[in-house]
Amino acid sequence: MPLITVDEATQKHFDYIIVGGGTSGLALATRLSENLKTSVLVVEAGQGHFHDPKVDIPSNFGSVLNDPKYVWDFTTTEQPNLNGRVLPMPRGKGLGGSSNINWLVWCKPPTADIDAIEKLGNPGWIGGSMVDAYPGLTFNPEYRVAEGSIQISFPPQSYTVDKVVRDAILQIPNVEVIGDPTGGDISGTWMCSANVDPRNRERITAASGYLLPHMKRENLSVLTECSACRILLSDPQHAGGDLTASAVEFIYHEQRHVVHGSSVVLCAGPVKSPQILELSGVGNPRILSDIGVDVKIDLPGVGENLQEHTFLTTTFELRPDAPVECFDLFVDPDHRKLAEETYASGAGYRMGITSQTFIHLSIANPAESGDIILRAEQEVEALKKSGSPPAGLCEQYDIQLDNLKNPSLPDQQVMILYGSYPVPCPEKRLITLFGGQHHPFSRGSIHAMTQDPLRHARIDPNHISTNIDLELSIQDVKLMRKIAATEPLKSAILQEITPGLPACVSDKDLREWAKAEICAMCHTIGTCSMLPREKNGVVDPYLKVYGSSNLYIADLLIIPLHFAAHAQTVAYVIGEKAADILTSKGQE
Ligand SMILES: Cc1cc2nc3c(=O)[nH]c(=O)nc-3n(C[C@H](O)[C@H](O)[C@H](O)COP(=O)(O)OP(=O)(O)OC[C@H]3O[C@@H](n4cnc5c(N)ncnc54)[C@H](O)[C@@H]3O)c2cc1C
Repeated sequence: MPLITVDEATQKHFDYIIVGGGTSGLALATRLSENLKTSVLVVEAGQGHFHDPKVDIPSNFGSVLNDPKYVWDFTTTEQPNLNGRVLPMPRGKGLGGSSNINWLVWCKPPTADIDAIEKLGNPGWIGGSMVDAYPGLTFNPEYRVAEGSIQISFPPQSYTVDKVVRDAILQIPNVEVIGDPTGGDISGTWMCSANVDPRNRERITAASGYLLPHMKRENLSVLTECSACRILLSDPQHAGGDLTASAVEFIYHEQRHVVHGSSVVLCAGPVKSPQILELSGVGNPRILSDIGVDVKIDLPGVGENLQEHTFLTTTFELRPDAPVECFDLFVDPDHRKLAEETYASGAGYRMGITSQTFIHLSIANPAESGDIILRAEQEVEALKKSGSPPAGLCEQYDIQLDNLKNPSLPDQQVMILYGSYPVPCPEKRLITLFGGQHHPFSRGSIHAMTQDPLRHARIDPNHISTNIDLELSIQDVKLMRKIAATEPLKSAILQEITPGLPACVSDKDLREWAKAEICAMCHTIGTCSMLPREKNGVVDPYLKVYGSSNLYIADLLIIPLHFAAHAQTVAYVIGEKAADILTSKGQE
């Protein structure tokens, strides 16, 4: 049983201390501890959540989002370009992290997006093979069951309305059905695969997929309810070269403790990881000085380059005779009972999001795409001339502009939710279309505000701080409206509820509505980017923090440029790849 006490942990010395037992952290811990001579400690702030129906039953997704037992209650700063709104930023807390609370959508990013990571100075992060290199993360039509991996399956039933929406989408020229969205090509419309175990229809998380099958490994230790505060680094005055991480300080039941290790890997997610680095003296000297922390490693990229997927929703009321089984019915006790009985019988129950469409702007809106791309180029050119973009950002923008012109790389996503969002409305028959943006030009930041590790950092995603991001967002609304106005969906719809016709028609109306409605998808990346140091990088392609000899970062926040896919697959791949990197390093 890897769960150990604080007293046991503080008396030992570990080969690796992994801070954060979430999606990447548990994949990494499990892989590293395959070598029984390697001792691994995971330090996780939350609880275990083993065999918890709130996590395991897929259709419970969304139900714990306000429960601090499962979720960090992060919020953003007031967002000036979204009418000063403060947005919630939930993240999973406890073993499994965000894999416990996510919406179970499983897909693989397009190859071009992953290639862009390599182009930015990261040899070895090769696109096409990135996910395929890890068979435990690849969909297998025969549902091969491999110990210690994530099982992926398609939902047991699709919704009747799925076909209606899909048939409408397929009327758009050049949109095709994709049979296997895990194959690396997600440009088209597809039935959504999910991290649901086909044997028992339970959600597979980083905890149940990676950790639980290895609970007897004696070299794998896990501390829960221990919140890491900082990493203890050698003194720069005496180090002479790269600094050495020797220990992690954490809080358990209001007391501070220290655990020692030969290497430390940060996997505490995009919000907490930069905060822990700053409290350890790693970051921008100006920011560290503001909070009274001595500089150990001068790394201005810490907490910067934040990128996030944003989305807008449009809701439509269906005709009384239209086919729809909606989530809102879950508030009806009889429907809920029937759903639970169906689930308990082993027949499964609809797990959540079933249909997805990813398409390029030129397919969604051929009439306007050329002009929009031109305006994007002009905006980037003006930014370059202003001299204000931080080091390395223009290179990212150039890749983004190239990608915006690549019709095989999707920028827009439409996802269907059967019901009203975010508040249920069971008395009406509603469907909500989600329109998502995948390649934002806006960049934000996350920084510690005080030396108190338990006080949340200042989270400023700086959403929609470029005109092009607002423009692309309203293109999502136009696409969703186009789908709704196409047969056979058109005949099923009684009226548009949001944005609402005829009040919101012009681009000007849509921009104002978007500012009041845009939300974030919880796919934050970039806050400790894997980039060359002079381009605001924090880690090198071997995941090592610049200026350190044994401090690593291995979760989503190392990804320097956003990709068109939901994020969990990449988080798992980072954990797996980090294990490969650290293991081969050990063999050198
Ligand atoms: C509501 C929601 C819905 C989502 N839906 C989808 C989806 O449908 N499909 C998809 O692909 N992706 C989805 N995602 C995104 C995806 O789940 C995450 O991007 C991914 O799981 C993040 O993995 P991670 O390892 O970077 O972080 P996490 O899994 O969040 O792990 C970070 C871990 O670190 C721990 N931690 C934090 N601070 C400390 C500290 N100081 N000390 C110790 N431990 C600490 C946390 O408690 C957590 O366990 C969703 C995310 C959310 C939040």
